[in-house]
Amino acid sequence: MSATRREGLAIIGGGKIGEALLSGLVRRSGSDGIVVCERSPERAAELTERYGVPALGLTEAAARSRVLLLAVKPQDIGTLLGLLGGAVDPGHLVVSVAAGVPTSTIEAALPEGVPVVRVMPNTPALVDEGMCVLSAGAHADEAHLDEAEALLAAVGRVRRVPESQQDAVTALSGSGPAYFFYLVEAMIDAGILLGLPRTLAADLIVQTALGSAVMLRDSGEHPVQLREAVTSPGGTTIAAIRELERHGVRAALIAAIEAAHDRSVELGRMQDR
Ligand SMILES: NC(=O)C1=CN([C@@H]2O[C@H](COP(=O)(O)OP(=O)(O)OC[C@H]3O[C@@H](n4cnc5c(N)ncnc54)[C@H](O)[C@@H]3O)[C@@H](O)[C@H]2O)C=CC1
Ligand SMILES: O=C(O)[C@@H]1CCC=N1
Repeated sequence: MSATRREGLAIIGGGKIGEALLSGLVRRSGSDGIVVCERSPERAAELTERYGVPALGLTEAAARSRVLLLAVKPQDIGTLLGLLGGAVDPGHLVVSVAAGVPTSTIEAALPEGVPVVRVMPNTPALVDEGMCVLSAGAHADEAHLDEAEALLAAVGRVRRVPESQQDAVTALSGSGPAYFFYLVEAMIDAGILLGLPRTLAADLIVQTALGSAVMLRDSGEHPVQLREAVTSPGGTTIAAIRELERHGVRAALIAAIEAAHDRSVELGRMQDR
C-alpha cells in the first residue's frame, strides 16, 4: 500500500482520557483538523457539541487524518485494530495510549511499516498540566516522536523513555492522579472528623496540595528536605508522621504502585491471546 500524506488528528475513543486530550488540544489550537471516532453515538454527539469537532466513522477519519490516536480500553484495542487495519498505511502515525499494550501488538495488527508511538498520558491534561511519556515502536523514528511530542506538549510536559519502562510509567504518572485524589479525599475526611465544614476542609487541603506540588517542582529540594522543614521538634507533624509509619502507609503506596505495574503487564499479555 502506498504511503499517503494527510493532515490532522483523529481521536479514536472519546472517553475520559480521549476527552482530556481533546479538550486541551482544542483549547490550545482550536478544533480545526481534529475529528473524533466514538462507538457510542450519544457520547460522540456530546463531544461534538462541547468541542466543535466532527464525529466520523473509522474509515473516513483514517482517510483524512495523519495521526490516529487510539484511546480505547486495552480490552477493546484488538477489536478496534481489526476494524481499522485496512484503512491504515505507513503515511499514518498511530499513537496509542492503551495501558500495557506493546507497540509490537499494534504493529502486528496493522499493515507492514506503519509507525506506532506508545504514550502514557494522564488526566491533568484537562488543565494543561498533563504528563505524557512517549516510546517509539519498531517503525517510528525521531521525526515521528517529534511529531507526537509536538502534539502532546500542548497539554503538559512530555518525556521519552524506552518502551520497557512504560508499565512502570503507567503505574506512576498514568494512574498517579488517582492516588493523589484518594489521599486528598482521606485528608478531607480527617478535617470532617475534627469538626470542620466540608467546604473549608476541601479548600485547605486542595490549596495545601497545590502549594506542595509547586514547591516539589520549583524548589530544587528533595521531598525529605521539604518534609523536614515542616516537622518541628516535639511538634504536630512528627506526631502525624509516626502514625503514617505505624500504619505502613509508605509500604502500602509502594505495594499499590507495584500492583498497578503488574496489572499493566497483564493487560498487555491479554492482547496476545
Ligand atoms: N483514564 C485515564 O486516566 C487514562 C487512560 N489511559 C488509557 O486510555 C484508554 C481509554 O481509557 P479511558 O478513557 O479511561 O476509558 P473510557 O472507557 O472512558 O473510554 C473509552 C472510549 O472508547 C470508546 N470505544 C471503544 N471501542 C471503540 C471503537 N471501536 N471505536 C470508537 N470508540 C470506541 C468507548 O465507547 C469509550 O467512550 C485505555 O486504554 C487506558 O488504558 C491512559 C492513561 C490515563
Ligand atoms: O486505570 C487504568 O487502567 C488507566 C491507565 C492509567 C490510568 N488509567
